[in-house]
Amino acid sequence: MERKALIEAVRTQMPERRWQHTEGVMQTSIVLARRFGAEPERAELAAILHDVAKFWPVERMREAIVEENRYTDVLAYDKELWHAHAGAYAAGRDYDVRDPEVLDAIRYHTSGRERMSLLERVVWLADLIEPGRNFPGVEQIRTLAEHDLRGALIEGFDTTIAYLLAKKKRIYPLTVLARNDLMTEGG
Ligand SMILES: Nc1ncnc2c1ncn2[C@@H]1O[C@H](COP(=O)(O)OP(=O)(O)O)[C@@H](O)[C@H]1O
Repeated sequence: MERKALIEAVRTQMPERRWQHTEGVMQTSIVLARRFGAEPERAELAAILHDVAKFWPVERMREAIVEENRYTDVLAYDKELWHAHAGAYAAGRDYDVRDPEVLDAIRYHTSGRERMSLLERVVWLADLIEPGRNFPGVEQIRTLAEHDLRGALIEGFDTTIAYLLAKKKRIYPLTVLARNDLMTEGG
């Protein structure tokens, strides 16, 4: 699908406020991709589609995850995590995205995972620090993201995990694995 048509198609899937978030993720993904050597076009494509399933009814998300039958473990965890998998499924099926790295950047944009690709890192971080985000600690992550991708990701995962702990939420283990993997990566 051509870029402009894709943007219009995705925009109609969500309220204006969430679309503004998506625009922020698009913008930040391009900046981070250029800064750290990823391909800006692929980062932007993943960003456009990352929340495409965010407003699907829960049952539709569940059906997509069951039909895909690859990551059904996520169904035992918070529903907030489901839209990322359902979104990757929709991107492939409804929006003709064939690039597996773009699909994985959509799929892991909420949880992260071990051995994240550069594109996955860029989109995960962009989702966290786009200009519309405002949570304690975001400025520190933005500052790190100016020069240190890995450091910004570790700080970002720490903040996410601390938030989940403070809220007494269950933690999808892939996020912990993502964080630990980044810590060992630097030696
Ligand atoms: N490992 C996890 N286990 C449970 N919830 C998580 C995990 N990682 C992230 N979340 C939660 O999922 C929610 C949605 O994540 P977010 O990436 O902000 O979504 P969006 O794609 O809408 O920007 C957040 O409240 C976040 O804290």
